[in-house]
Amino acid sequence: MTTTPAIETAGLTKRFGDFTAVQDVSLQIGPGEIFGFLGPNGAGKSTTIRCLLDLIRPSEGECRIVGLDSRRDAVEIRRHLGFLPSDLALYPNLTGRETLQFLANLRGGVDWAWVDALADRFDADLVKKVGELSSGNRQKVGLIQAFMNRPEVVILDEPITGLDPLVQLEFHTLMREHVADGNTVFLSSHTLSEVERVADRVGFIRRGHLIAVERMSDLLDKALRRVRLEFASPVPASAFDGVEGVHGVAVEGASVTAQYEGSMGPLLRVATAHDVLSLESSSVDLDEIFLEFYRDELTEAEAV
Ligand SMILES: Nc1ncnc2c1ncn2[C@@H]1O[C@H](COP(=O)(O)OP(=O)(O)OP(=O)(O)O)[C@@H](O)[C@H]1O
Repeated sequence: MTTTPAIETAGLTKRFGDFTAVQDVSLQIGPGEIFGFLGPNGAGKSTTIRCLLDLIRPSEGECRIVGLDSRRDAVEIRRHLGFLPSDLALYPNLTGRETLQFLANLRGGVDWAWVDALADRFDADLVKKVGELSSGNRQKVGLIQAFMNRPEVVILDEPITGLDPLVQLEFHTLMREHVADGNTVFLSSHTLSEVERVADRVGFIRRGHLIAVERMSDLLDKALRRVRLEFASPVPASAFDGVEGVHGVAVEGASVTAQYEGSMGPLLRVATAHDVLSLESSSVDLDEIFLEFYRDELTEAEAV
């Protein structure tokens, strides 16, 4: 049995005049997934999202949401979709509650007890006029409207901007709960570290090309980790020569720092042949992986 993808693009290409913003992007995202869509400024993230939502028309290729065609079934798709744009524009003179009521009237089927529960969780102020809210508090109203009709597919363009860490945590919990019910979240972002705790898979887009799609767990396995070992007496760097997965060994007195990938086992076997006093292993540096994907681009940008 095959499952209909929640979000699908096939050969999606979008040109603006002579400029190709998105080139032949094919993606399949299943129900129950949180998908991180990553890329630097101008990579084509918003253009892809705008095609998915039928806000602009693809030059070539197709987009589907829950099996429905983004162009042909645009009206029907709205019933299945929640969306938070990167440049959220709300009526400044409406309060948060009036804004949500206005949007709920357009969509129908909104459960107000659920909206109040969301507002409570995000500690959102729905009484003040939206124009008087801080940007983070305005963003909370945007998040509530994206989830308020419990849509099967939620598309969020840079949603984390401006949210404080506590709200981010609550937002992550909400996304997890949402996909646990079989729904899907598409999360666009500039950095991997922003989505590392929630995404099941991530796609990397660069200059309009989808350059990689990876499971988050595989990326974590591939990531370099740093380790610092304190020995009772100095151990030469050469002791770690040729140890599987170990790089960048540096010795300072009786301390050794190194980077490793994959299992820590080979490194530990060599270390424990000596008298180890302590060991610290730092968390995975995900931004380093992100930079790996885009390093050429950054180098070229620096050269200009
Ligand atoms: N209407 C348009 N006309 C011409 N070029 C456009 C138009 N919309 C987007 N572009 C160009 O397409 C490219 C991709 O833009 P897009 O907004 O999709 O990038 P992004 O990955 O969302 O970037 P950011 O993270 O900065 O929001 C950019 O070079 C942008 O200038």
